[in-house]
Amino acid sequence: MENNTRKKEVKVGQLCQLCHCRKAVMKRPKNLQKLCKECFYHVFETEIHLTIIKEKLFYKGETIAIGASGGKDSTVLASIMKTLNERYNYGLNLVLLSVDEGIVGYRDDSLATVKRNQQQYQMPLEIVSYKDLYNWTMDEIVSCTGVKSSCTYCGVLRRQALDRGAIKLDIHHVVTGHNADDMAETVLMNLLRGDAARIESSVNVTTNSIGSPVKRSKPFKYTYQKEIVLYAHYKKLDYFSTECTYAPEAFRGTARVLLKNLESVRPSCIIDIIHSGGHFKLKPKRIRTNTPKKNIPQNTNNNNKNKHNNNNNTDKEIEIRPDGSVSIVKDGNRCERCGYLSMNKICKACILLQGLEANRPKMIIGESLTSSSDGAAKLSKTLEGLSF
Ligand SMILES: Nc1ncnc2c1ncn2[C@@H]1O[C@H](COP(=O)(O)OP(=O)(O)OP(=O)(O)O)[C@@H](O)[C@H]1O
Repeated sequence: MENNTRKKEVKVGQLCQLCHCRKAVMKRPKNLQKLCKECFYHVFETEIHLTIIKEKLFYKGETIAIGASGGKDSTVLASIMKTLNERYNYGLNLVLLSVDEGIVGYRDDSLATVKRNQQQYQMPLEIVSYKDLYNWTMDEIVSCTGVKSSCTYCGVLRRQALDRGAIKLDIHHVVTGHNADDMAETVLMNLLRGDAARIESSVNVTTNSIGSPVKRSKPFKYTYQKEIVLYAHYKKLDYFSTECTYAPEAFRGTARVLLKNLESVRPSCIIDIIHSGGHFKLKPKRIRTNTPKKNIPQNTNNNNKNKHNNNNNTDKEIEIRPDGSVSIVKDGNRCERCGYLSMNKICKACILLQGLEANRPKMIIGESLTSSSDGAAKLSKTLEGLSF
């Protein structure tokens, strides 16, 4: 009996440093605090709630689309949004929104996870596909362009696809599972590339493409990747863990490794990098423009959300880009090709698609050379000689 009691005793050093009564089962990645499961859930969920409140992300009655890829980040996001919405009575209507990029053996499997999540969280689900929107799947695009530029295409097309999906549902706010690590990586990438103009905006918790009625928020701005994985693991959430078939953007991969090394020496560096990014200010730049002097905006700070009414024409606005350049934006501008909202004559997605269309005939020749259509890898080998 005495022996049994002794076995169950927990040394003080092994106790949770928050509740001081339960056994610690983990060292919290963010600050190395020893915690029990219950206290970890509590701090993890509360920090996200505080971000939502401090940043005033939502209003009561708002409908929010959760960008759901089936991966760990967006699965935890869906679970947390449901938990916090109920616990703190946010009054939100939550909808899952998925983009099917058309990547055989990857996205089809992860979408199966999202469909299960739909049942588990009892949320409506909308799926929009590249094939329907653009008449291209990502597999076809990679066949045409090669793997190297796949992230560039996918990023532009997915961004617009999420917007279009939201608009289809009459939703004006999308939340994504981008986390603190993603943000710190982006700051590092921009810093290492000398892209100073993008540093500040890369840590914005809410962003808005110019001309788009849909805003995007990142409730996980301060949430560490490792903690998301731990939360998903302890809560036994149903998520899809395979990496995209097309390797992540090479330079982001380098920034990721660098960040992981820094994190192992100093865990707070992820938050510190985000903090530094948010306080990074460029020197005001002199604006070179042909616009008559009286229309040049006086405020030259680098906030890309800044818009100024042009005195001469009320349906036009001057927008100052983060790099200090100025463009005239017409209200409700639409892409001449697809009709989607765009600040340019042709939207970014259409510029990419036009290039692809020009290459389609070559691709069809390539397809006839291969006996199988199972994904891009095979086809891209056949087409290696065809540059675009
Ligand atoms: N196909 C998709 N459909 C809907 N939302 C997506 C899709 N892909 C990415 N997102 C959104 O963008 C966020 C960041 O995507 P990213 O490609 O960086 O994947 P990730 O960091 O592996 O996230 P996850 O673990 O959620 O897949 C995701 O958390 C999700 O909210």
